[in-house]
Amino acid sequence: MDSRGSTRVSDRTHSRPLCPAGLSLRGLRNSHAGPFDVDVPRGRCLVVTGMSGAGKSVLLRMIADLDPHQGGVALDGVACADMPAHQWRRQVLYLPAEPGWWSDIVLDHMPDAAETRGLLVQVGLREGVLRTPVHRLSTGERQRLALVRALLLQPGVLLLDEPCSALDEATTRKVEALLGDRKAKGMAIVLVSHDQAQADRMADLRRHMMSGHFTGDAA
Ligand SMILES: Nc1ncnc2c1ncn2[C@@H]1O[C@H](COP(=O)(O)OP(=O)(O)OP(=O)(O)O)[C@@H](O)[C@H]1O
Repeated sequence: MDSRGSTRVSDRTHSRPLCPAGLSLRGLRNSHAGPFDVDVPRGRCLVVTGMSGAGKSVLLRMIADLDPHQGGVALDGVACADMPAHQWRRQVLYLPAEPGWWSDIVLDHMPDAAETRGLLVQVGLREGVLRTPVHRLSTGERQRLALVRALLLQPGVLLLDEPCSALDEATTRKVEALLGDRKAKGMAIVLVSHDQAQADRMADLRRHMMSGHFTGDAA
């Protein structure tokens, strides 16, 4: 154990080698969920499905080091436990189903206005949303802006909790195309989705979750 309560992924009790380029989970668990063992190489998308309350968000929050956990999680062979927390959370970025906003001005959240405008077009948003107070935006507009905000940080891994739940079919496809583009550039994605058609389109790897475990994994 280290000071953050995490066992390093190089723990000898886990014999499977780490995914050298990408996200690796080894015995990741807490009192609500796990243990989870899976590799998500860079350029690949793991889709996690499961009923409400199955533990999907808990899994994402453990990966992002936002919930207490045991076991190992690593990016490109470097353990979460060996990286400052803020650095890990920027590299392994969690986008919750209901993202928070710390200012009512959208542009305050966007580090690069020029790049933001390019991404807006790709997710079907008008530039005007940048001048609209956050509280006046629709749920789907906020959802896409939060994704843009996350992508501007260029994380190595993006953890997405139902990122298209408020979007129509055509807009969902735009978001998926953008995520596909980022995958092609080497991002690893873990996508929680209740949409089976989306899971079919997006998944390079799939896991179904039930009662805090991947089905098929030992409890
Ligand atoms: N810190 C905690 N303390 C107690 N219970 C918790 C905690 N975190 C999560 N839970 C419980 O664990 C269960 C799984 O929650 P989680 O949010 O991961 O579900 P989910 O699969 O994402 O569901 P949904 O699809 O509805 O978003 C829920 O019953 C939740 O109340």
